[in-house]
Amino acid sequence: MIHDCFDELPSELRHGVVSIGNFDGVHRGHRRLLARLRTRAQALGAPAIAVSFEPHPIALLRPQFAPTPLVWPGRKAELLRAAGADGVIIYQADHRLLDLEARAFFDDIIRGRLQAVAMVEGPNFGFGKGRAGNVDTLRQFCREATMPCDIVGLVEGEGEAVSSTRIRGALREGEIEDAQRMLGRPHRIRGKVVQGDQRGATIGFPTANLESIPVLVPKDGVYAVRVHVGETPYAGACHVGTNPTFDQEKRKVEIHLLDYSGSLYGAWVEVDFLSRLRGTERFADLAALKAQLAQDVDEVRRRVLTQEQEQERSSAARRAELCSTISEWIMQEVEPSLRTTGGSFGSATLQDDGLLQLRWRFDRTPLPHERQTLLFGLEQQLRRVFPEVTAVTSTTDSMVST
Ligand SMILES: Cc1cc2nc3c(=O)[nH]c(=O)nc-3n(C[C@H](O)[C@H](O)[C@H](O)COP(=O)(O)O)c2cc1C
Ligand SMILES: Nc1ncnc2c1ncn2[C@@H]1O[C@H](COP(=O)(O)OP(=O)(O)OP(=O)(O)O)[C@@H](O)[C@H]1O
Repeated sequence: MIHDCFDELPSELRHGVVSIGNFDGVHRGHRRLLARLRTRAQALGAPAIAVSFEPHPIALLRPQFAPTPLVWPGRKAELLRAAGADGVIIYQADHRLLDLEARAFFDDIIRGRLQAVAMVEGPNFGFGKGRAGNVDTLRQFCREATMPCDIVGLVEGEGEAVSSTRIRGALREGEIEDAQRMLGRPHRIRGKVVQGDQRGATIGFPTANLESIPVLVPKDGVYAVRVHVGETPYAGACHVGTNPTFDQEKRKVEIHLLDYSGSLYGAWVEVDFLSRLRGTERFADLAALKAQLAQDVDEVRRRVLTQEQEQERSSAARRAELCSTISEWIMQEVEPSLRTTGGSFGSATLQDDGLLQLRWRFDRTPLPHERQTLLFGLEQQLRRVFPEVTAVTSTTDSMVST
């Protein structure tokens, strides 16, 4: 459920485990937080609620520094839900909210409106006027209110915390792959196809010109992209920038879709930036431009193919990440009671079809009902908490000395 204010919150969005943040981009750091939000919510039998702001509070406080967002609000909500939130509140920030001191923010919003039962944040969380409240303040307020407060570890990339600010910086520099590593997926823009100068078709490379783009467009240059037209993806060569060859100063975003024929005027398309080919150049004549465009298209074909192979590899990495979250959950939720019966958790592996294989160690032969609990009780719980898990197998290794 998505809700856009704190007034009259429906009951599904109250009494939840809450995470608050801008969540711009819903990057890998945010997703670790949301995974914890979900496990904590599940343990407490409460909904997992993500609260975000639109526009970014800086847009109200210091508009000249307002960052261009990485995602549009609808996509942010979609990504937050896919990462584990049952409910998403996208609050239209106003001065009244931003003027609340940390104490008042906690009392009025977190306890008052949201009626939160627990909080989950990252170590660099800030709240209240001027971000005066930090995780220590939050921990203290939660302790006083006897509610759990989980602070997850920072997700880092190249030795530095992944953050929305860093991702914006990478995109502005054209470092598409760096942005993709931090996001855990390609950067996506959306825009409406409008009429260009109609020159593209005459040189054999028709282009869809995009306008009304609500998110950050990477640095000027040429990129291999994937264009989503409705449900169908197409490989594309995207040019961002002016047309110096034709002495045109207007900065445009135009895409030549490979293997596509037909009109796109008026359609909204979504575009994933996969990799950067080169900067914009001034060509001596039309023939030189056409020759370069043909090379660009060949290069796009090659790179899109490579990207698809890499995607296969990165889905293996995502599975490994999920597997470590599951292991953490088992250690927290199952291991303590298992220890009293002489058992302990061994390892977990997750296959691409969602089959989770668990290994347990027992210092004696487990009793039938203990096996039963491990196999069935836990399987049901795991499938509820981690919907990616479709089935569970358990192997018990008995360390019995004979
Ligand atoms: C993949 C690609 C790369 C491009 N690279 C350049 C470039 O380096 N320099 C340039 O002046 N124009 C470049 N263009 C822009 C073309 O000049 C432009 O597509 C053409 O002028 C058609 O414009 P129109 O869509 O407004 O009709 C590129 C276009 C595409 C699709
Ligand atoms: N790399 C990270 N690892 C874990 N948690 C993170 C990470 N980055 C942010 N968080 C947490 O996610 C929540 C929302 O963070 P928010 O989106 O405001 O920060 P951010 O991504 O660092 O953005 P910005 O660069 O704009 O500060 C906070 O609790 C924050 O501590």
